[in-house]
Amino acid sequence: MNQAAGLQNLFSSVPVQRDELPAFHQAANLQPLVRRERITRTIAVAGGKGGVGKTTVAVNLAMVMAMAGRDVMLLDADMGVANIDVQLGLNPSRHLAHLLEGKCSLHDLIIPAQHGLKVVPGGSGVRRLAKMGNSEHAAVIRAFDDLIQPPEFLIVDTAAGVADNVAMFAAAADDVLIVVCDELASLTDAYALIKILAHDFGVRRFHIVANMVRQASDAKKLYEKLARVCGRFLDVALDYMGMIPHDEWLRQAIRRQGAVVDLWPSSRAAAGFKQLAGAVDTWGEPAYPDLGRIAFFSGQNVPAAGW
Ligand SMILES: Nc1ncnc2c1ncn2[C@@H]1O[C@H](COP(=O)(O)OP(=O)(O)OP(=O)(O)O)[C@@H](O)[C@H]1O
Repeated sequence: MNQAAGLQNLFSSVPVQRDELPAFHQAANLQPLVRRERITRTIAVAGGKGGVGKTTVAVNLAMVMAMAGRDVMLLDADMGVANIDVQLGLNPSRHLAHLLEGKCSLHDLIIPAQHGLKVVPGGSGVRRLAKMGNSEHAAVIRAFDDLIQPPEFLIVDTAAGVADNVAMFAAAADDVLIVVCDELASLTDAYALIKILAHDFGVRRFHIVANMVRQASDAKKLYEKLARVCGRFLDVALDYMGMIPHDEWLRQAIRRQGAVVDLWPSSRAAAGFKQLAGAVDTWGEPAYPDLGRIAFFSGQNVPAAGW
C-alpha cells in the first residue's frame, strides 16, 4: 500500500457536510431528541510543564490529519512566544495581536501550510500578547464564531504552565490532550493543570499521551502514575492515547522547518503520530462540560430545527 493510501485508510469516516446533516442523522437512525450538532471538533494540546512536546504533538497531529484528507486548522495559542509558523517555514505578516487591535479579522490571519493545513499564527516577541488578560483570551476564542468556513478540526497549541490563558483555551475546547514525559515535574504539572481544569472549569475528561519515551511499557507506566493520583484526589476520567517515542528525526524536522510526519513518514515518531490520529478518530461525542462556558465555535451550538 502506498503512503497516501495508508494515511487515507487511517480515517475511514467521510466528513459530513453541514447541509448533509439531517440526512446523515436519519440514515444513522438518530432520535429527534438530538438537539445540538457541532461541526468543528476542537482539541487543545496542553501539558503544564514547558518543553514536554506540546507544540511538537500539536503540529504533527494536525499535519498527519491534514495528510489524511481532513480539514484541519492549527491555532498557535502559545501567546508571545508562538513559533509554529517558524517550525513550518511559514512567513505570516499578521498575528493575533492584529486581530485584537481590530486591524484584521481571524480569516485574514489564516495561512496555508503543507497538505492543506491552515495555521493561525500566534505572534512572538509581542508584549501585548504576552500580557493578554482574560477578556482578550475570550475575544480570540469568540473570533472563531465568525469563521465562514469552520474547519472539521481545530487543534490548539497552548502555552506552558497553569495560567489563566492555558486554562481558558483548554476549557474552551471539546477535548483536552495532555502531553507528559518521563520527568517528575511533567507529572506534577500535568496534575496541577488537570486539577484546575476540573475544579474551576468543570472539565472531566482528559486524553493523555506520553512523549519522548523509549518504549510502550514506559509510556503505560507514566500514564498509570498520573491516573493513580488523579483517581485518588480528583473526579476526572483519564484516557490513555499511546506514546510518541523519543526520536532524533523530530529535531531534524525542526531544523528543516517541517513536520516529521511529512518529511520522514516512516520514522518511529511519525508512526506514533499516525496512531495518535487514528485514536482521535475513534473518540465519541464530546462531553460538553458546561454549556455556559466560553467555547470555540459556540455559534455552532444551535438547535437543529425540525429534528
Ligand atoms: N518525541 C520526541 N523526540 C525527540 N525530541 C522531541 C520529541 N518531542 C519533542 N522533542 C523536542 O523537545 C523540544 C521541546 O519540544 P516542544 O517545543 O514541542 O515542547 P513544548 O512543550 O511545546 O515547549 P514550550 O512549553 O516551551 O512551548 C524540541 O526541541 C522538540 O524537537
